[in-house]
Formats: sequence, structure tokens, C-alpha cells
Amino acid sequence: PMKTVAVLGGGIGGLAASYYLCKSPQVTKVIVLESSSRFGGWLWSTRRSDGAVFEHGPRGIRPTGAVGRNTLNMVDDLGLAGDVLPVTYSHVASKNRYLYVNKQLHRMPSGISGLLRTVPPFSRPILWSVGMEILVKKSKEDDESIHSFVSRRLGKELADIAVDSLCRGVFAGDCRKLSVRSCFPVLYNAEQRRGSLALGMLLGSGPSPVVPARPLAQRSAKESWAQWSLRRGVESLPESITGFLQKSSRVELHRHAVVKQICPSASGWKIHLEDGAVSADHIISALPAKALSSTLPSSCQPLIQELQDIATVTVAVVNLEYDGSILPVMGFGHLVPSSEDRSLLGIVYDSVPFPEHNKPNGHTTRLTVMMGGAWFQEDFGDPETVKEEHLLQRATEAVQTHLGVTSVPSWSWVALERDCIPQYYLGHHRRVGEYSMRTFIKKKNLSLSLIGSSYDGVSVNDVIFSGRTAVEELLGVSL
Ligand SMILES: Cc1cc2nc3c(=O)[nH]c(=O)nc-3n(C[C@H](O)[C@H](O)[C@H](O)COP(=O)(O)OP(=O)(O)OC[C@H]3O[C@@H](n4cnc5c(N)ncnc54)[C@H](O)[C@@H]3O)c2cc1C
Ligand SMILES: C=Cc1c2[nH]c(c1C)Cc1[nH]c(c(CCC(=O)O)c1C)Cc1[nH]c(c(C)c1CCC(=O)O)Cc1[nH]c(c(C)c1C=C)C2
Repeated sequence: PMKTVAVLGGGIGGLAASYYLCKSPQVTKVIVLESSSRFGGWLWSTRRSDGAVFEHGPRGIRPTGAVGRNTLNMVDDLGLAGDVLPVTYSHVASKNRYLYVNKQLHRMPSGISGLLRTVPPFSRPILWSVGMEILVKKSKEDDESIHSFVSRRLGKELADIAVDSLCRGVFAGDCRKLSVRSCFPVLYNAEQRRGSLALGMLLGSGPSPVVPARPLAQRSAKESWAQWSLRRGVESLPESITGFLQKSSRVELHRHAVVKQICPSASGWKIHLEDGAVSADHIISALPAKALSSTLPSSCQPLIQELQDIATVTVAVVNLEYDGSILPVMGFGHLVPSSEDRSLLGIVYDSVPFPEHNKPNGHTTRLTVMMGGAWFQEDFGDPETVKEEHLLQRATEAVQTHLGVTSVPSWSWVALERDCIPQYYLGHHRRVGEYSMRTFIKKKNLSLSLIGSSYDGVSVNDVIFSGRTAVEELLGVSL
């Protein structure tokens, strides 16, 4: 006999959880509480009146693996299949990714010849490192930094350049601090189960959840999609889920609803808002860990501390539009290792994967420059006091020096995204897992689920899947 479930936070995590809750007749009421004026959180797109679309958050979602299929199944269910913009593996945006090293763009090695030959900026063929990797003993540590893991197994050069850049292009983070076990479980499991990454790739590195492919996911497999977006931008996904939830009489959607405090009560929870309170049998928190931490009563002290300790980074995202085709190379974009420029993380060439988002008949090029991350403070200082003009200038200078573009952008947008990406540091798996947060919740019998990017993966797919898993565990069903 369930129950009223309160979902805290209306980002993609909270919306996904609410969507899955609606699938069960056991749930009598779903109350979504979102502090801001819109749903979607970091899924945030600007649609200009002339039809151009600019992404300030995620721009390409991966279709592969169980979590990728799961998202496509949801997109299919919502009736969004006709709006999907796929990018296949054979597309130039999938084949070409660049590194900016020693003041030059280098195409990242790919394919057989890319592995066999020595390609700058690397000093020996990647295949040599991969071959030697099979001989490296497996580690007995229960966690390790990504940099140390890759240095040990593949050599320092790949760690310093390729993996340093990769971690900036996914976590906006420092691979010397990030945990390999939590950030790249596939790599960690390959070593633990197969003794090597090469063998893990060949033989598989462990079981993954079973998610059957519905028609859209089948199409994506047949057509070999590498990533996808939506015609009116990624924000269409939260908009469409919100539309779906609005149609249900069991769902209450609240914006401008700041959760101030949550208190365990005899029957569940009392949730205090700025004005008034609501009661619920269960809480699914889809808030960032620190935000949840500040709402808990002092009786939850150890949990409060663990949540507080999950670090985040701030990223400056600058969208630029230029007249004409100004790119010297075609591809997804380029990344910059921290040894080259500590606070300039990389540039996405949005027009290449998604020309549909250009101004119609306009011959323009859209780029996104990402800056800061783990290096934000040391370069830009306090996010409270940085000036937009300064961020814009740094971004356009980078476009000029890295890509040789001397013209002035015809349009720009600067977004300072505070604490937007959680950082899974060494020992993160222990913090969220068995020995800590989730154990405390179980021991204290708290009817509370933790979902969202703070815990089990930061990608849109991971966050949606965390919502689904929490609902399945809560209701004891498989959706
Ligand atoms: C610049 C950028 C680029 C990215 N690129 C990609 C990509 O290419 N591919 C990919 O898969 N992922 C990407 N990501 C990651 C992904 O977008 C995020 O990890 C994901 O959107 C997080 O979703 P969430 O629901 O967990 O959190 P959020 O989006 O942070 O949602 C949390 C919600 O809680 C609300 N809230 C906070 N405090 C309170 C309170 N007290 N009361 C009520 N509500 C509150 C917030 O307003 C927010 O709406 C990117 C992220 C960023 C920032
Ligand atoms: C330069 C900074 C960033 C760029 N994108 C992000 C940041 C911080 C955020 C981001 N990008 C990806 C994810 C995870 C998605 C997933 O795991 O499914 C996040 C949170 C996708 C991604 N982007 C790049 C890689 C290698 C990946 C992993 C998945 C994949 O292989 O597709 C590379 C990359 N990101 C950026 C650039 C400029 C770039 C490379 C040219 C921007």
C-alpha cells in the first residue's frame, strides 16, 4: 500500500525518477519540488528566435550500453523519436577528436593504423603501450587515482596527455585526484577481473544490467549511432517528461519550491519549504549532495558530513557563433591537457555534429568553449566576482590561438555554472556504498533514496538510470 513519494530536485534525475514512479499503480502521489523557475537542471538549451539552438549543458548523449539503451527507450516512450538527431560512428564528428598540445592540434589516434603508427604528440605507437599493458601485474589497492592507474598500466605519457585531457572533457576534473574505480568502473573491473585492460576489452569486464532495446534503440544499434541530440535541443527531454507528468492526476509539479529542511516523522517525512510544509512516506533526493546535506536534521550527522565531502567543480561555458565556415579542421572538438593551459579545458565544434542547430540558411559556425573546472579558482578566482567580459575574452582568445580564427563572434552567451559537476575522488565508492551513506540510511531505517549525479555516474544516461534503479528498489519491482 504505497504511498506518497516526494522527489526533491527537478533536474533530469528527479524527473526520470518521477516518470518511473508513474509507471506503478502502487504510488498514489508524486510531489516534485524544484527550487528554480524551470525543470531540467543542467539540461539547458537556448533557442534563438531565428531557429538556432545553443546548448549550455550536455549536447550529445551516448546511445550505447544498458544505460544508453534505457534513455532511448524513454525517449521512444515519450514520443520524441522523430526529433532525434543521430550522429553515426562514420561521421567526421565521431572519427575526429583533437588534442591541442605544444600549440598545435593533433588528431587523436583511432583505427588500426592510428594504433600501429607513432602519431604526435605521442612518442611511440599506442599499440606498443597496449601490448606491454598485458604484462603489468594487477593492483591490490581497492582504489587508485586515474592518473596513477594509467601511468602504471599504459605509461606516463598517455596518462599525462590523453587521460589528463579525457578527464577534463568528461569531469572538468583532475585525473590525479579522481578515482578510477568510481569514474571509469569499466577500466577498474577489466584489471580486477581480467588482469588487464586489453583482455578486458576483448573478453568483457563484467556483467551489465539487462535492458531490452525497443524500436528506437534497435535503430540506433542498426545505424551505429555514436551520439544523439534533439531537434530543439537537449532541453526537450526534460520538457517532454514534464509534459508527461503534467498529464497524470497523481503528480504535483512545484517550481519555486526550495526545500529547506526534511525531518523524519512517525509516518515518513515532513518536508519544510520556504512557505509551508508537505508530508511524504518516502523521499527520493535528486538534489546535489551538498544541497541535500544542508536540509538534513542534526540526528543525521555522519550522513551530513559524507554528503558535504563530495566535491564539485564550477565550469564557465561560453557559446560562440561566427559567420561563415571558420574551422581549420572538422571534428567533434578539441581538448587541452592541463600541462598546456590549466584552465582552458576544451572547445566543442557544435556545428559539425549538429548542423541542424545552426541558423537556417545562415552559413554560421557554432562553438562552445569550456573553462575552469578543477582549475577555476586558481585562474579566475572567486566565481562570485568573475566578470562575464573576462570569460568571453578568454574564450575568444582561445578560439583565435587554437583555431586561427581572427574574426569577431557574431553572437555569444556566457554561463557560469557553479558546482555543476561532482568529483568522485579516491574512496568515493566507500563513501556512497556499503560502509557509509547507504548503510547509515538502512541502519536508521530512513525511507530515503539518493539519486542524481553526485553518486553513481555523472552522464545523463547514468543519472536517468539511477532514478530508475531507486524506483525499482523502492517498489520491489522490475520496470
Ligand atoms: C557543461 C556541462 C556539460 C555536460 N555535458 C554532458 C554530456 O555531453 N553528456 C552527458 O551525458 N552529460 C553531460 N553533463 C552531465 C549532466 O548534464 C549532469 O550530470 C546531469 O544533468 C545532472 O543531473 P541531476 O538531475 O543529477 O542534477 P541537476 O541538474 O543539478 O538537478 C538538481 C536540481 O535540484 C534543484 N535544487 C537544488 N537545491 C534545491 C533545493 N534546496 N530544493 C529544491 N530543489 C533544489 C536544482 O535547481 C536542480 O534543478 C554535462 C554537465 C555540464 C554542467
Ligand atoms: C571540455 C570540457 C567538457 C566537454 N564536455 C564535458 C566537459 C566537462 C562534459 C561531458 N562530456 C561527456 C560527458 C559524459 C557522457 C558519458 O559518459 O556518456 C560529460 C559529463 C562526453 C564526452 N566528451 C568527450 C568524451 C571522450 C566523452 C565520453 C564519452 C564519449 O566518448 O563520447 C570529449 C570532449 N568533451 C568536450 C570536448 C571538447 C571533447 C573532445 C574533443 C567538452
